[in-house]
Amino acid sequence: MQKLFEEVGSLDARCYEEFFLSEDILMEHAAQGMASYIKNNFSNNEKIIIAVGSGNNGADGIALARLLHGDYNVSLFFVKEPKSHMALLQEKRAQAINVPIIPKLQECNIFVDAIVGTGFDGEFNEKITTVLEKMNTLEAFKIACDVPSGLKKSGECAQTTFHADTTLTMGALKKSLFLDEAKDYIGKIEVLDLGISRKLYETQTNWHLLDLDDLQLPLRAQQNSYKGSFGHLAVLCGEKPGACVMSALAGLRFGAGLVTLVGYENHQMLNIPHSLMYAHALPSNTTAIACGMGLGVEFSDNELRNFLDNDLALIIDADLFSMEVILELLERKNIVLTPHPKEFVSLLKITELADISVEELQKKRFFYVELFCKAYPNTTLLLKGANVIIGSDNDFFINPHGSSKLAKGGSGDVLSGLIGSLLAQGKSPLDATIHGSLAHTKLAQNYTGADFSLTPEDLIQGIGNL
Ligand SMILES: NC(=O)C1=CN([C@@H]2O[C@H](COP(=O)(O)OP(=O)(O)OC[C@H]3O[C@@H](n4cnc5c(N)ncnc54)[C@H](O)[C@@H]3O)[C@@H](O)[C@H]2O)[C@@H](O)CC1
Ligand SMILES: [K+]
Repeated sequence: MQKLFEEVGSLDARCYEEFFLSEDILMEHAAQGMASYIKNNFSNNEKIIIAVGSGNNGADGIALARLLHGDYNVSLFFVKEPKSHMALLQEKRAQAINVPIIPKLQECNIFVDAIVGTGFDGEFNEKITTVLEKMNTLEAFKIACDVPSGLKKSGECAQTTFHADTTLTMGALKKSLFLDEAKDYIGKIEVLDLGISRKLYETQTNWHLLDLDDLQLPLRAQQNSYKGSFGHLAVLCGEKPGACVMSALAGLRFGAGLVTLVGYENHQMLNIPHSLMYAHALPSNTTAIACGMGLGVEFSDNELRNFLDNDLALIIDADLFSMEVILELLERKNIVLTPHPKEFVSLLKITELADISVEELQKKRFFYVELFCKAYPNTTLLLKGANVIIGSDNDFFINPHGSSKLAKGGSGDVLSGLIGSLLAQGKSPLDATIHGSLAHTKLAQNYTGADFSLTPEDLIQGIGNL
């Protein structure tokens, strides 16, 4: 798990004031970190071009050129003339050792984007946009200095944004790198130290980035056990039973001792897999309920109230987000909500927290997750997306390990089953959500077929090899 920060300006300021480090020292380490990355990964006959802008991001780039010059064939390309105090100083140092400057872009093996970093806002003018478009077509290995140029503090991206293969980011991870919109631009991310260890540079934060290594599987340490030892998941089965069957099968595979579909249908008609049970009422030993997937209009609000009139752990998805009964369910403890953006917009509206479009939500995902969790601190929220956000009370986590492989009907039903299974096995709502989500993304990563071909059945099948 790694810490995430809204901004790092205050962390830099702490280095100056509390650790007596200067801006020059911090920048030298930033540049040195980038130089080490290049030296560790590329041989010294590679041709390197560093495109620089007028602020301190550009200054980082000029310092990098100075560090590589002599060992590598490196040139600077000034997209804007140096303006900040540090950029002017770095320019003087680079000039003193005759670092080559090129007047326009050329092909190269390694390209470093140091046009703008955390100081960027608004949009680029036409001239810079044209340069960026050309940069994006280069065949070189592309490195972004700190953040890809065009990525804003909010995580939104300029119309033309640099497409990095790797982003070498300074000091600590910024939240903005993990807004869904940024996912196609950042490439792989590495954090560079700025003159003190990252642990000392970082301060307290309530936002964290999940690593796949954080995944805890529901392994069975206790041998003296029976099926009831591992909980009983009840999946409410509505109009589209396929969704519930996938959820239930995922729950069974992920360790729940018993899984029952609960609904009004004659189960003979449903042709459900033999490993699942079917009942018209909640089994008395139910330990968790999954509800909402494929629900359709099968149950009235009142009928749902009957099923949910208990204090069992509950995971809610899909159709339930637009039903009135949701307002009562939000008062429960032990509840997990897993909406996709459209469903979350509907939830925000029903709860009268906000009336926004999906586009607005996507631009401010962090903000709206915080808003919801503040209003409903007893719930655990998982907002689906390219980068999943999980929030509970004042703790927030981003799972960036998902991929477009998961963009398929039924993926979400499997996720509900995984989380429901962990709830049934006694995990807390937050732990069940974190580990269910990590398992879900790891299943997609483990899948070796073509990225367009992953099905919910493949996910379920992969659970045994997690
Ligand atoms: N402050 C520090 O201690 C450190 C800063 N570092 C670097 O400094 C960067 C931040 O530097 P700055 O605050 O100078 O900001 P940037 O260099 O990221 O951006 C500011 C520059 O971008 C230009 N700019 C802003 N919006 C623009 C737009 N729409 N179109 C064209 N140009 C635009 C401004 O005119 C200004 O010259 C970080 O991203 C990082 O790379 C690192 O060296 C680490 C240490
Ligand atoms: K940059």
